[in-house]
Amino acid sequence: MSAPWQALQQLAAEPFSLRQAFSDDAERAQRYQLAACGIELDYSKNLINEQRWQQLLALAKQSELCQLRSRMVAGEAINHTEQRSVGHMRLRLPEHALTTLDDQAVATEIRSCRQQMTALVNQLHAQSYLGYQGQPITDLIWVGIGGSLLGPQMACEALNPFNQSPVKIHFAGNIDGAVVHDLCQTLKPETSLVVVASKSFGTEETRQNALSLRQWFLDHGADQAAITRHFWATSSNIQAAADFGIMPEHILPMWDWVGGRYSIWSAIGLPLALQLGNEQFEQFLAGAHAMDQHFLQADLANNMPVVLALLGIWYINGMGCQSQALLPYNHYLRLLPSYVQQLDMESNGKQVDHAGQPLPCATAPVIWGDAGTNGQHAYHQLLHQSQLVIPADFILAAKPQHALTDHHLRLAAHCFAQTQALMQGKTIAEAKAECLAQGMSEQHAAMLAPHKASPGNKPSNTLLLPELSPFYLGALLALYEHKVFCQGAIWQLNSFDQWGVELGKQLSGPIYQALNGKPAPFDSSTSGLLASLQRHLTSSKTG
Ligand SMILES: O=P(O)(O)OC[C@H]1O[C@](O)(CO)[C@@H](O)[C@@H]1O
Repeated sequence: MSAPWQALQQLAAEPFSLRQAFSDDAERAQRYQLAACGIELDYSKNLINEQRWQQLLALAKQSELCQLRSRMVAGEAINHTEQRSVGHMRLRLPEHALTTLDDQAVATEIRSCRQQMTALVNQLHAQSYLGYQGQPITDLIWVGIGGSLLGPQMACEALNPFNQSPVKIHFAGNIDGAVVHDLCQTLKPETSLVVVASKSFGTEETRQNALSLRQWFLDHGADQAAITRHFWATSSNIQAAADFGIMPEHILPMWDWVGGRYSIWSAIGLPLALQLGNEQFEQFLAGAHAMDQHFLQADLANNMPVVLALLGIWYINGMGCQSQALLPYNHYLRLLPSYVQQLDMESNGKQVDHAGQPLPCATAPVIWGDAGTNGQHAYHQLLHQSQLVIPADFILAAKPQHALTDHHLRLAAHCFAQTQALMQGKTIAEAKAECLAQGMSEQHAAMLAPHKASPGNKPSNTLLLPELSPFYLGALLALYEHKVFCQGAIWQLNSFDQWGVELGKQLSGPIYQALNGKPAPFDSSTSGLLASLQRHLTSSKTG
């Protein structure tokens, strides 16, 4: 392991008490806080002091982060294993900045895609898009998976209070037939529009769901012209979408310079644009653009994505932490952990560096979490008292999107109390004194105190958004995107490919064939599982 990583581990081995650090330094919170695009980050409850922090900053300065960022902006093929540039930031450029893009052909394509999206949203809002039986479209079925689904699904949930759409939006991702089955039970083909979202247009789950939905139309008497009217696509594989039967005017573009997990800013954001209306969707893009500007311009020490990235590196590489909790104290943000899971784990869960050499250290954390306060009554017990150190990001929107003020104040109190409890913990002496104050006997208090004590010294960040609006959601998502970029740059890996997901896809082919009567030699576990499955399927047919 090289010197900077060893230095981190040596520093991390030195004793450090967060409780002590706060009592020694009345200015600690001010020292470790930052604001960008209206979002405030309090990172004072992390296991850092000036020495640790300066070491982390030195790591960022010595790394290729700044060069890689410039190469990304310049449109170089930094995703070198796929020979692709990484251009998702272009998708949120405002019109006046699009005119200054070096590549004006790209600017024209982005503009034209926005115009197509705007026109479709307007038609659907005006209820002037009529189905094959002359009725307005009431439901949109978005078919896609991974980066072609998680973003719009999460963002539609997050911004539900801004919903202006007369059209209800449904998502079909999983190949589990239950998804399409349930949709077909409740919707009507004559008032449903299907958008097949797949950058490659080759993803099995998406094709299968799209084929079943097409069959549903046919089963309800729709002819080819009707299907053409009701099916749209968003893809970079125009030919495959056309071969599926989608007419060119109904294919919104995607580009190979936008990775799936970075694509919500493209036509993959159509469900969100439909839900919000075009103006509010522009605000969503504007928030992300504002965070881009911060990321590109702020110096490293005051750069929020860099700060989050370095803290993550401290825990993964300095302290050997394997997971990271993402805890939005906001019901509408409950799908954010799943979204960031793909963003972070598919980007940086890698084994080799740019040159194909084994990485010297662990990379991406296991991201998990759910909306607070639910987690407090489930897994927070482990956060507080287990020996594991799990850094957590707490996210709170200052203003609620509802009028139940007392609920909101209680929610905020719990959010802050959790970070405080994790930080300061409770000593055995404090726990015992509490028990005695409640009237327990000395013996009972002494027995109970170790169970009630909490070690504290558990790290967290708190991100405070003014409100959960389209602008701040855009900024928040861009913040996490750039954090992932910075970590990948420091680890010197390619954050923009995902070869690891291919093997499982390859192996499913022969297994599927075997289930269809073409047996092949497998390992004994797979053969056994296949035999059991066949037995169940046969008995349910006969039984
Ligand atoms: O948009 P597509 O090409 O259907 O891909 C869907 C998802 O599948 C993946 O390739 C992984 O399987 C993701 O990276 C991507 O977001």
